[in-house]
Amino acid sequence: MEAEARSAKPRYGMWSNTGFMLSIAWRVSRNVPFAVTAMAVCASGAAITELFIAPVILGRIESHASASGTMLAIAAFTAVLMALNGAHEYLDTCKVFDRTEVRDNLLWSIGRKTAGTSYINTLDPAFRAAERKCSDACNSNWAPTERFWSTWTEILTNVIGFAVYLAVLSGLDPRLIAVVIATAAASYLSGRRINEWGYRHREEGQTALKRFDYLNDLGAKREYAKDIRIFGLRPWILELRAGALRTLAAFHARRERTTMWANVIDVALTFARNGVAYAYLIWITLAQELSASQFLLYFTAISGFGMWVTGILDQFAELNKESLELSQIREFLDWPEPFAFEDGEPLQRRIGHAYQITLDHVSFRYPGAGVDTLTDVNLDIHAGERLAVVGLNGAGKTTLIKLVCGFLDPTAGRVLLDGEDIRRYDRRDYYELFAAVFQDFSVLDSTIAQNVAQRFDGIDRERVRACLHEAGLADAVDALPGGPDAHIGRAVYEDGVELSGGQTQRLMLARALYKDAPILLLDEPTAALDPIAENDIYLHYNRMTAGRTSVFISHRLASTRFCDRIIFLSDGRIAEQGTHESLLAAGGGYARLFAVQSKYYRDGVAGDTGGDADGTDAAEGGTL
Ligand SMILES: Nc1ncnc2c1ncn2[C@@H]1O[C@H](COP(=O)(O)OP(=O)(O)OP(=O)(O)O)[C@@H](O)[C@H]1O
Repeated sequence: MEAEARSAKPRYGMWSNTGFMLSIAWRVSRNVPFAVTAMAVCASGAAITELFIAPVILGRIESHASASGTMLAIAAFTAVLMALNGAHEYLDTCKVFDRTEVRDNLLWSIGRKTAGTSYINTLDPAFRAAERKCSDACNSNWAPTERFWSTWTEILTNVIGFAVYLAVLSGLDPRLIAVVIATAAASYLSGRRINEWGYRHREEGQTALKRFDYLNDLGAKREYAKDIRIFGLRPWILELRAGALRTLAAFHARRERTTMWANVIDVALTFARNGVAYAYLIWITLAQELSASQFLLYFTAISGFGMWVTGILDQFAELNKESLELSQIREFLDWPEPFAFEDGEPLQRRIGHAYQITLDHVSFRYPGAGVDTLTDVNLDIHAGERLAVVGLNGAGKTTLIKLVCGFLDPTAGRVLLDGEDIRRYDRRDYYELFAAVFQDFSVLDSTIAQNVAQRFDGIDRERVRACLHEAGLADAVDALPGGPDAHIGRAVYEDGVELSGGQTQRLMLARALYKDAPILLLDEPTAALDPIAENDIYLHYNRMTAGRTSVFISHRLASTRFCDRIIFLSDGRIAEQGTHESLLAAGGGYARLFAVQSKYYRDGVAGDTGGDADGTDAAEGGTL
């Protein structure tokens, strides 16, 4: 709804957006407005020169002027035309990069907004849709944010041409000029209906195209290759693709039908305009005995005059469309930030300080959801405590972690850092207190060392090595050509290494350790690890978390035993809390889940591998 409201009523108008673009150009590339004006002068100058060539030459022939003078006039006209067209071409090809810089600047602003916005915005479908539209409006040299300058060139060209032609025609009956303007305006209006149709059905056309492109690309996507083959998805995808193509073709056919009628109207109006104009010209030529050169000048000027009028109207309509896109970009850049950033209180990280975090009557509901994910949660995460969070799928564990680290703000209640509401602080300063391993990874295509240190320069290589070692990845990295300087990922580097799921998870753990933050958040950090690697992490867990506050989510209940406290989430509430032993003794939900997990180990595997009879070996237990 919000997205619709945004596109329906632009907040910024055409003139405001022109000012906005000029201000960016002024900062980034001052040549742009000058090139726009110069190109308009060249283009209109060339058209005006062409208007005069034939009548002037004909006039000289009529008046029996000297042949050499006529040749000189032709040479002069040719030189002027060459100079104007040459200058126009030069500006058009050599100054295009200046315009691209302005567009890049916008793209950069959009990227900065997206990467830095309050995390909750990234969950908002309206925000994501707006971001996509903004990126589309900047994605090529033909995108509206770059075409905008060409449109202004066209407008200025047409305005100059209009003024000069009007001056030429001023000696004729003003009613003729009125007829030319009126028919040109009528042509424009019928053309505008087409544009409006296109604009109104833009989403429909884009959706049909997107669906077709998606299905068209599907077969080539590597991540689908296995499923397509094993499940025999080919006929299904081809059928869907054929359906999408039919929808797209039907949309194009409708558009073409609408366009055809506008073209018919345009031809009829042009025919009427030219008929009236030429009849009038022939009449005054006969009545007032106009010379052939004057007749030719008026004749050419009348045909061209209508073009300038439609040119001005068309280009303003074009500018209006581009302005809508620019308004969307500006509205996106203005998108409200629920979190405080630079406007918040700075938060200095205190070296050696163990922070306490409190959830005070915290409830949280995702935007658009019908029920709360967390309800009235009260929790003190004590300074230096190792807290484990367990619960069934969807119990709200990850949501709890996101509230703790300030990705989400409670819909009711408060999150406190050492007793102070975190909403008062610059949220980016607050993030500095955390290192985390989340369930979804973000590995950049760069070197292993850079991924661990999350920087390009100034990497502490000794620390990278120590963290890789702690995360159990040092041996695998040493075996790679280049070691920590080996590239990972194939999107950028053809020789990039592809890490396995477990190795990537260890890399993420090494990254979290490198940050050396006072609070460590681990959301199922061992889900992709083999049992030996997992056990290794557990053995090192005390060392990893020494001097830090940590929150550890795991589905493997036995793995939480080495935490100081376990909270068991159920239906968005803390149902039970205590140590592993006290929770087992209490015989509640945690104990029941633990019994289910350890059953298979007691009945089989654990017995075979020598696990404890009570099923409390660190490596035991399946996942919930
Ligand atoms: N972005 C979102 N928008 C709407 N609902 C969400 C969103 N993210 C999570 N939820 C819902 O919130 C509930 C809790 O999700 P959460 O990821 O916190 O659970 P979890 O305990 O970590 O689950 P799991 O063990 O599967 O990782 C789920 O019902 C989920 O559908």
